[in-house]
Amino acid sequence: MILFENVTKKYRGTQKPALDGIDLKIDRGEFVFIVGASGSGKSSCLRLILREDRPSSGEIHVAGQDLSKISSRKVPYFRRGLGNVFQDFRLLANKTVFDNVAFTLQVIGKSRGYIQEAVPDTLEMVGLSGKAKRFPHELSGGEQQRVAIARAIVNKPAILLADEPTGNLDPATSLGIMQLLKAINASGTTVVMATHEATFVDIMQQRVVELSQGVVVRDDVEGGYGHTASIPIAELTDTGARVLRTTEAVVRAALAPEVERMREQDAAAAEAALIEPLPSAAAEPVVDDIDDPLATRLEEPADLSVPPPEDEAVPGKRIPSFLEPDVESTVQVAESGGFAERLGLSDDDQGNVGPTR
Ligand SMILES: Nc1ncnc2c1ncn2[C@@H]1O[C@H](COP(=O)(O)OP(=O)(O)OP(=O)(O)O)[C@@H](O)[C@H]1O
Repeated sequence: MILFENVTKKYRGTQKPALDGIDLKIDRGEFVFIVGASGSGKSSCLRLILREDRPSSGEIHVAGQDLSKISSRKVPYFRRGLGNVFQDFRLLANKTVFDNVAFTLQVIGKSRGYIQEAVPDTLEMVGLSGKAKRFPHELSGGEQQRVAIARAIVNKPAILLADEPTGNLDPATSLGIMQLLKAINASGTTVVMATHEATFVDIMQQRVVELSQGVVVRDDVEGGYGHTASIPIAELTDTGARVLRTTEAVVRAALAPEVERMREQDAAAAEAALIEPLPSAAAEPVVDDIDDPLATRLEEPADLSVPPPEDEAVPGKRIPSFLEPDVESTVQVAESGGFAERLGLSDDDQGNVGPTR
């Protein structure tokens, strides 16, 4: 689905390459974290996938296409197969939630009927059904990011790229966004996320690719954040450490209930039925303060270790069927630069806003 072959990116006027001989293969249906210190090359990597930039050398293939062979004119069409989420949301300030999401579909010429069905379904999926008529400044940061995610997935992208999507959000809100990304991935969408959020990366137990000075220094199938973890545990007070452990337990139960279940089964086997089992952490209601319909959907997650077969829905999921990845777009419209093109669309007269809170 994404293939980097000996990719080097050297920016004009710089001594050291931002990316130096990167080999990377990401398969369809994977959830991959790209981690690393500031300046290690994470964003450069995502920009190359999105064809916002070209490598200095090496080859990049995305969704079956050799990016060096896509002409600039065709780039917006290529980007329609990719959803893109940013740290600063980039919503259109003068459009409602509904219109922000519909915008993606309008630009590529989807019918009114399709838009009227697809937008509410997508808003429901991201937990914003009741907020379709609001404007971005009337939403919390987490809600704004949900709108941005809805906009990124309404066009059924095969790949969702997220560059620090939780960078402007508090931990509880970030947790809801991570649950959402996990659910989107469970529907078959390949998710590639650049992040500094050590706690979430450790807990999610997905593939982790770590960059250091433009080189891949680690590629773990079920990794954690590694030595770049940002929480200075040694410096915490006893109370701080207790709070961190409690928070981690809650986050673990929410994001990786299957891991919790395995832990419980192991503990139960060890106890050999001599001791009453403790109540399951995964069975407890978690993060009550997040208005997130996905929290219940994720109680019985799909087996995320097995990518879904091509063109086949994951059984049991409650994600609208139109979200099934489908790179092909038969819609042909005139392209122009600007905001929409940055989103993989086209438009040239729209302003955008970052976080409004
Ligand atoms: N347009 C540019 N021109 C020159 N140098 C650049 C440009 N963009 C990035 N760089 C340099 O390339 C290197 C990698 O940058 P990149 O933004 O990819 O890192 P990052 O891991 O995403 O960092 P952060 O976590 O701080 O966002 C850095 O040294 C950066 O200064």
